[in-house]
Formats: sequence, C-alpha cells, structure tokens
Amino acid sequence: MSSYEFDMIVIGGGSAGLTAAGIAANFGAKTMMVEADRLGGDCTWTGCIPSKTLLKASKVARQIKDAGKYGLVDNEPEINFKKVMKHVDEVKKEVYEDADRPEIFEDMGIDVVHGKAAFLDPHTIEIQTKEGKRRAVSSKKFIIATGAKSFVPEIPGLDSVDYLTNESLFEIENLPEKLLIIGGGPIGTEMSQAFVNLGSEVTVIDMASRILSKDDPELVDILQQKLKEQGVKYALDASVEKVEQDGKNIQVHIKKEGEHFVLEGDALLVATGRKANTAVLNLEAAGVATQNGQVIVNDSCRTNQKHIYAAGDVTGRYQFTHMSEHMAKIAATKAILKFIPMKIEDDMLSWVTYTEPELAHVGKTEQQLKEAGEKFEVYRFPYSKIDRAVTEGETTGLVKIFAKKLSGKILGASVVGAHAGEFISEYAVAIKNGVSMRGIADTIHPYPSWGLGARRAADQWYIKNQSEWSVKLIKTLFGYRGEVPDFSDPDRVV
Ligand SMILES: Cc1cc2nc3c(=O)[nH]c(=O)nc-3n(C[C@H](O)[C@H](O)[C@H](O)COP(=O)(O)OP(=O)(O)OC[C@H]3O[C@@H](n4cnc5c(N)ncnc54)[C@H](O)[C@@H]3O)c2cc1C
Ligand SMILES: NC(=O)c1ccc[n+]([C@@H]2O[C@H](COP(=O)([O-])OP(=O)(O)OC[C@H]3O[C@@H](n4cnc5c(N)ncnc54)[C@H](O)[C@@H]3O)[C@@H](O)[C@H]2O)c1
Repeated sequence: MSSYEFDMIVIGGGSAGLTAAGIAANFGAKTMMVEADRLGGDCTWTGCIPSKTLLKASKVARQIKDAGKYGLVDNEPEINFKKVMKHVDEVKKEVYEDADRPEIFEDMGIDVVHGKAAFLDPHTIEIQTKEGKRRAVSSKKFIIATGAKSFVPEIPGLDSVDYLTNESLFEIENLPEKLLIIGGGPIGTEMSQAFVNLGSEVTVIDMASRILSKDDPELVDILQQKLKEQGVKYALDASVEKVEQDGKNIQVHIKKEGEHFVLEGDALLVATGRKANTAVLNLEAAGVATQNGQVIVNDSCRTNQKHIYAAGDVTGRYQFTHMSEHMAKIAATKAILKFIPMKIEDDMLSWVTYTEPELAHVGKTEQQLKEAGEKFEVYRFPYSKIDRAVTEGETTGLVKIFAKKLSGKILGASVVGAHAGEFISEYAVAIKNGVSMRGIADTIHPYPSWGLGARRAADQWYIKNQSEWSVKLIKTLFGYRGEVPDFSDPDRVV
C-alpha cells in the first residue's frame, strides 16, 4: 500500500489537466486535480472558444457586407459590439457548463481542489487557496499541466500603456476604432480578421518578413491577400522601437527598411507568443529540469523525474489544445500503466488557423521535407475546380499534398480555403493509417461535398504517374487506335 495520500495529482485544470485527470481516474488511480483559477483554462476562457466565437460573429458581418455575391443585396451590418461580446461570454460559459464544471470531474471520483500548487519536495505539493489557506498533500505521481500565458516582449514604454493580450481582449466593451496588433502569428492573424470584419481599422506589425511563419508561404500569401482585400494593413519586417500613450491614443514607433514611422491606434493587442507557467511551481524542490522556463519532457511526456510527467503548453512543445490533450493522454497512460508503448506522434502534428479562408496543415511541411533531403512530389489542386466551392462562392483556395511519387505515401498536406480544417482531418487519418494518395483517390466521396475536393486532389497522383510511354504500351498491348494525350505539363489539373 502506498504511503502517499494520492496515486496521482494533476496540477492545472486546462485542456491537458482535465484530460489527464479523467484518464488517471478512469484507470482506477486515486486522483486529485488542483486548479488555481477556473477549470477549462486558456482554451475555454481566453483562447480557442472566445476567439472562434468572435470570429464567427465577424464572418456573419462579412457575409452581410458581401451578400451581393449570392445574388442578394450587400448591406452594412449594424454592429452592437457589447452584444457581440455578451454572446462570446455566453458561449464560454456554455462550454464550461457542458465540459469543464468541477462536478463533472468530481462525479468521476476526482478530488477537485482550487488553489495554487507549488512543490515542497519530489512527492509533496503545497496548495495555497485564494483565501491564503495552505495545505500540503503527497502523491506517488504527478502530471504538471499548468499551461502558459502571453509573453510580452520588453518594448520601451509598453508598461506605461494600456495594452491588451488574449487575457484581456475578450473582456473589452467597446469596439476599437483603430486596432494595432503586434504579432502576426495565429492570434494576431485571427484577431486581425475578426476586428476588421466588425469595423475596426487594423494594422498588424511583425518583426518577421511574413505572417504565420510556420505555415506554407504559398498558402499564407493566398490568405494574406484576402485579409488585405478585407482591409487589414501590414507593417512587416518592422522593429518596434517604443510605445507611447498620447491622450486616448497609443503610438507605436517602428523602424522599417531604415526609416522611422509612427502608427497610432486607440487599442493595442500584443500577440507575440507564450510563456510557460512554471514560476510559482518551485520545480527545483522536485528536481524537475526546465529550459527557458518550460518543463522538459521526453516523447513519453516524462520529465527527468521518473514519477513526474508534464503535458500541454507548459512544455512549450506545440501549444495547441488537441496536442495538449494528446500529450495528456500519453502522460496519464504512461504514468499509470508504465509499460504501454505510447509516444507523441510528432509526424502527425496538425493545426488550423480559423480565418476565412481557413489555413490548415498536417504532417511534414514542404520545407521540413526539403531539409531532410526527402524525395517527394507536390500535388496541387485549386478550390476553383471543386464544384462545392463554386456553388458556395468560396473558390479562393488551394490543396497542396506532399507525397511519394510511386507509392503515393502521404507525408504532409497544407490547405488554404473554406473548411480547410475539415479537409486536413482526412489527411491526418490517411497519414496515421498509411492510406496513400491512391487510397483516397479510389474512395467514393459524395458529390458535391467539400470532401470530394480531397478525392479530386488525390486524383492528381494518377495524373502525375501517367506518361506518354504508358499509354503507348497500353495501345500496343491491346491494339487501341486512339490519340496519345498531351503529357507535356506534369502539373496539369484534371
Ligand atoms: C487566443 C488564443 C486562441 C487559441 N486558439 C486555439 C485553437 O483554435 N486551437 C487550438 O488547438 N489551440 C488554440 N489555442 C491554444 C490553446 O488554447 C492552448 O494550447 C491550450 O489551452 C493549452 O492547454 P493547457 O492545458 O496546456 O494549458 P491551460 O489551458 O493554460 O491550462 C493550465 C491551467 O493551469 C492552471 N495553473 C497554472 N499554474 C498553476 C498552479 N501553480 N497551480 C494550479 N493551477 C495552475 C491555470 O490557471 C490554467 O487553468 C489558442 C490560444 C490562444 C491564446
Ligand atoms: N487556431 C489555432 O490553433 C491558434 C490560434 C491562436 C493561437 N494559437 C496558439 O497560441 C500560440 C501563440 O500565438 P501567437 O500568435 O501569440 O504566437 P506566435 O509565437 O505563433 O507568433 C508571434 C508573432 O509575433 C512576432 N513577434 C514576436 N515578438 C515581436 C516583437 N517584439 N515585435 C514584432 N513582432 C514580434 C513573431 O515574429 C511572430 O510572428 C501559437 O503558437 C499557437 O500554438 C493557436
């Protein structure tokens, strides 16, 4: 019998913590979950849910503006921003009530405790409640799932202006007239579209030469072109020199191509990455190793301490809800059942930026494949050839698949366009289960579904593998008398 009070303590109740605690309890471990704030974490309260709800409201506004393209009348949407934000708030609460409430986890037998946890020694944590009460608890095993918060760079003057981060953005009551965003990553890009559609003037400032630097440049260009058409302005390759408050306005001083410019807005969103929540955990007491403040884990999500695992944003490895859940599943299973072979499926990493058009990716990027010296073909298929895209007036888009020429083995895929986030799941299933381009091409997909676009894109594998000599061989073997098609363009789309 263990001398510890619990078999498992999960620290943090966000996407990773909730998943890990649920799995641990399900395996019969006496489990405690400690949460400093509200169960649900970043995703429910300050991340995915509010951002996607705000984006949806903004997309509806855009549809009203652009109704003419469906034969209806273009109209200027009447935007009551307070109501929009009330709706965002209601959706957060709905998700919390449905999936994150403490009672749901208490019903699984989990001891849910509110308070901030810090290690006292490798097997004991101290929990400090909001009221200042302290309690020490011991456990045989731990999973650290304390997430991350916004990283704010040291820009002169930033501390003296009222800037926003994802933690405060979804609490604002008034629509900014001019919103400046520092950072053109997923947060900056999604929010630039949300606010421009709702009527703000938006400028994105980034020190990099392009937005969404982890995504395929060809596809990012397509998305960025759309965002520019909708009114988003960009100051890229720009270094932010200082920030100043000028009455109600905020001035951002930038240097670009050797010249100095001042951008002015009534709101400033800082979206420049994330910083792991490890400062208060006292990880030294547990002997857990970190790098740049992030908990170091191996592919089984184990730290350098055999009984302590970590999952999600606190590890700094991926910073997506689905990856936090994937890691939590591995961490909890490995911690409880030790010998089950499970590891992070890096090759299957996927993500979606939920703009309109969406931008999605799974598996290896073209750049990664080139760097690894891998031989592969790129199969492109434009949305303009997908009948459903035509009927829906959503022809801006491109499917790009990276696969082996002969076997058709899929190594990665990137899609920009409507429902790209759904497309990408088909490629994720294919990569995981070894379904080749031919396998997708030969699978019946209903007409005229979006999914049929995935099949048609896979048909390109047949097209690219056809050649003049193969047709000539067929003709000779069977005595056929037709013409040999023109194969001079290997990238022709059929
Ligand atoms: C604006 C925005 C939009 C996003 N959109 C998407 C998206 O569309 N899709 C996607 O996949 N990902 C998205 N993400 C990323 C996603 O939100 C995170 O990857 C995910 O929430 C991380 O989950 P986590 O459990 O690791 O951390 P968190 O959700 O941050 O949970 C950590 C929890 O630990 C608690 N905690 C911290 N320290 C302690 C302590 N000492 N003791 C006790 N508790 C503690 C915190 O209060 C928190 O509740 C978005 C993020 C942002 C900011
Ligand atoms: N749809 C999604 O899945 C989704 C949506 C939002 C956020 N997220 C997650 O949240 C994480 C954080 O998002 P993010 O957009 O804050 O971070 P990010 O790290 O992806 O992008 C930050 C951007 O800010 C720029 N930057 C950094 N410091 C700067 C400075 N001083 N001046 C000018 N530019 C600067 C960088 O060049 C980069 O382009 C993402 O990595 C992602 O994993 C996911």
